[in-house]
Amino acid sequence: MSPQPVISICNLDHYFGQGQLRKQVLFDISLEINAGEIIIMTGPSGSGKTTLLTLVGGLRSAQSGSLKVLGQELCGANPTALVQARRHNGYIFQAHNLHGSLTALQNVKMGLELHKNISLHQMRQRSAEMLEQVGLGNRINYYPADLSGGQKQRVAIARALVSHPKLILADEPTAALDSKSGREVVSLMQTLAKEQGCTILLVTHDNRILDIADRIVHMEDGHLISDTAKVAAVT
Ligand SMILES: Nc1ncnc2c1ncn2[C@@H]1O[C@H](COP(=O)(O)OP(=O)(O)OP(=O)(O)O)[C@@H](O)[C@H]1O
Repeated sequence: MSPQPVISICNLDHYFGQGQLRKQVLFDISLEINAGEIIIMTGPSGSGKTTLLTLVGGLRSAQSGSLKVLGQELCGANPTALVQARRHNGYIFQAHNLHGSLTALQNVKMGLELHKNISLHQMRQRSAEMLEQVGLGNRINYYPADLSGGQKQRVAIARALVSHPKLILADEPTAALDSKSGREVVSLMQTLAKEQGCTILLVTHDNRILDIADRIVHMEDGHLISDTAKVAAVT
């Protein structure tokens, strides 16, 4: 049986602006991503990577073509359906977006707060375990200001993964990090996602992390121009 795609995009176009200012930024995008795959999206600035990522994440509404995420059509979906769709995803951004007034543990716990069937005690326990898994078991009560850039990004990863989402969307997760921390952060994402069977769609300009991908999708001027599977290294 062939695997069910987690993301299925067919002939997707996207426009910004209205009337004379209307500008097409995505052109006829078609792409299928299967469960458990790590896909890296590359391309020059302005080529449409973030726009595509935000459409897949239900952060803006898709206008034309078809975009199915976890079997749900997001093209033409109403705002309530988009809010619902966002709950299935974990998000990791360049600026980790942690709340400065909350500890690492409280930040991670926020990743569970939409999941009403979990008790407060379980939330605390799962968040602490997740921080342990990202190597911050001894920092759970630290505030973001007292953590390094790499540690903050690891808290953001813990927050994204604590609810075991089927899909992780990451936009330039290493951009604010030095090369060693960047590498550690993506290796950690890779290990945890493989453990959880989660799919990752990651946008990056960072060529040093391309090897964690199962496939690399390249965008230029709003077009998807190549989709390359990683060739297994010959030993
Ligand atoms: N909210 C918006 N309103 C109008 N135009 C936008 C908006 N967001 C993006 N664009 C335009 O859409 C095009 C694609 O932008 P996008 O941010 O998706 O590119 P990108 O490949 O992610 O770039 P970068 O690597 O610099 O982040 C660009 O021409 C950009 O100017």
